[in-house]
Amino acid sequence: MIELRGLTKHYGDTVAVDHLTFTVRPGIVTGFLGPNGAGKSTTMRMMLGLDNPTAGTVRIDGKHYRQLKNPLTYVGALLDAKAMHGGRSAANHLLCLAQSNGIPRARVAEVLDLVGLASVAGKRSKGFSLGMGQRLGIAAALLGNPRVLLFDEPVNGLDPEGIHWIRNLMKNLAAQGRTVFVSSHLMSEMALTAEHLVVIGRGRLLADTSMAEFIEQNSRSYVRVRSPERERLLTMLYREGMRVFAGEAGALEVDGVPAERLGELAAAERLVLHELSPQQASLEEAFMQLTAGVVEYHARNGGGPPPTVQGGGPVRSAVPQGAMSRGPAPDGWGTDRQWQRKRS
Ligand SMILES: Nc1ncnc2c1ncn2[C@@H]1O[C@H](COP(=O)(O)OP(=O)(O)OP(=O)(O)O)[C@@H](O)[C@H]1O
Repeated sequence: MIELRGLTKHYGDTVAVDHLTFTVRPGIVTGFLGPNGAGKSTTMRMMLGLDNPTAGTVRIDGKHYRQLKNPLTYVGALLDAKAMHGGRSAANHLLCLAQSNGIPRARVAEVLDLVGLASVAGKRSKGFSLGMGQRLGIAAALLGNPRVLLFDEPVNGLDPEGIHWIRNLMKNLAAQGRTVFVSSHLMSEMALTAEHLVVIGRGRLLADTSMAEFIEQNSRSYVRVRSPERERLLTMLYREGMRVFAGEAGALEVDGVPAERLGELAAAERLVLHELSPQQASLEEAFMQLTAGVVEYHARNGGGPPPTVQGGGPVRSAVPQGAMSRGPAPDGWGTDRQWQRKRS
């Protein structure tokens, strides 16, 4: 278990981490999300005693990292895969770590085999590809068979097979009762791996919740409905007082009504439907929605006009009364103001 209480880090005038309080529990993979510069790496460095907090505490199984004897047997971490002595062979690199932490040398061959690097054990790591370096970093994290594992961007540089492998590895480690805390910018990957999420923005805690709740609370669910008789469908939806948005390819998106009710209404009107499908936003949409106001670094759109809804675009005129376009798709980390207004 990892416990943070009021954890704070200032670099001069920059507040990198701002009174973070949360607990990372064993038995599940906890994802750590935040826009660039949110303070994720700084938080992880403080967990490992590599940076001193300005205020607050972080404890690993009740102890400060520096109080741990043979720390690699308590905590394994992959922070910066390139931060290793490139002149040493993979096996030697691990052997040095094992010797300084009282870990039997036989464990070196075991972890090299586990990460798929047994055949290059004698090769110098400076010749390694990014993906191989990442695997070696993971081998080092696993070396001491630790109860707590921290991974900062573990899938960086890995090929699809490697990504699949690390996803299963993290889930298996958690299933064995270990504490697994992982940061990633790959939302689709995080959605497949993590059960619980901690989200920060500008150093502050924005969410500490299960994946399912996070998506439900920070995104919109709706029903997509398509009919060859779109105008009749719209008239019916408006008559029923429903909130309707223009979707892709002539579809309509209806908020706050179950698909069953829409189907029954359409049947009563003898209205043909070509689609009636409940939709739930992705983790990426939920993340962008939550962090829209705390993004440190905004990308420009290349000076062009803002993007429109995929395949759709504003069709307000074709959608009378209660219906409206969802407007531009989120820009960079999300500026879908219309959506925000609608939700508030
Ligand atoms: N050694 C340092 N000296 C000064 N400022 C720093 C230092 N390390 C981090 N910062 C600043 O602290 C803030 C948080 O940075 P950090 O690297 O922890 O964010 P992050 O969430 O890991 O970002 P990314 O997703 O881009 O890796 C940023 O504003 C960064 O510029």
